[in-house]
Amino acid sequence: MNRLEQSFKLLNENNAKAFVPYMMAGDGGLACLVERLVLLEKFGAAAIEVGVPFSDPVADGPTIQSAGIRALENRTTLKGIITELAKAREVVTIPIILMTYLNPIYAYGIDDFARDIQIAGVDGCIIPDLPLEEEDIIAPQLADAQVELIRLVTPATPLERIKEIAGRGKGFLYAVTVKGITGTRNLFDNDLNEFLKAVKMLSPIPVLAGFGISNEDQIKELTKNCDGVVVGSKIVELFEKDKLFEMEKLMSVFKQEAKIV
Ligand SMILES: O=P(O)(O)OC[C@@H](O)[C@@H](O)c1c[nH]c2ccccc12
Repeated sequence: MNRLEQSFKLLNENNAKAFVPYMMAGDGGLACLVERLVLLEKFGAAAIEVGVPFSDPVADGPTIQSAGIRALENRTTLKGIITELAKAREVVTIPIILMTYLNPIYAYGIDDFARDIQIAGVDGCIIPDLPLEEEDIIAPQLADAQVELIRLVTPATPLERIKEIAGRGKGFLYAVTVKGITGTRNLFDNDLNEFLKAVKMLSPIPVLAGFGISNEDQIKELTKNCDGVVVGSKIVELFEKDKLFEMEKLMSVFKQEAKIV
């Protein structure tokens, strides 16, 4: 069993939900990446999604776009990130998921990428611009490297396709909550709960909701119908403003529930 499967098994046994923060590698300098990962684990992350900065982040809203620009200005490279993640593996025990668009992988070399992230102890990979029909260019290499390809579905994905996508993965299924880009939102569509219920029913693997989530109320509401959340833009913003106390509080949303019981 790999690290991702183990983590979800443990959460399940404890009837707990997953809080998965996203952070942009190289924002604040690559030198603080390991330190930030350690902090996120300490704050209760079930896993961490690490973003690779890219010049054309088509799925990202302003907060993550800006973080990506800052990281690129800091001369962050995919190679540099993988080197830091290998160091992180010595001190971080939770799963690490790398989120990158396909182009940086392609430039790096697909075989080299799969091998190097395996050696660095990366557990999963999110490639948002890789459609199901094209995944054969990298899925076999990732499978050989025992890195889970984390696939996404959105409210625009037909049910049949959700079933097909969910059936392929082993780590978790990423249910995108909006028809749009990343970034905090105050309101979600009324039929979001129905969408999450449907995804949950169709998916043999855990389902995490992500996009637009930034506060406790949203997290509690959404996790009634799924196994956890991914929070990106809010975490990126709190790191940038150095509001670590607020971050710890947000990330303890599930712990507080445990205390009441
Ligand atoms: O920032 P948000 O709205 O909280 O959304 C999560 C998100 O940041 C993270 O999972 C992510 C960042 N960039 C992405 C691109 C595609 C899919 C997912 C992502």
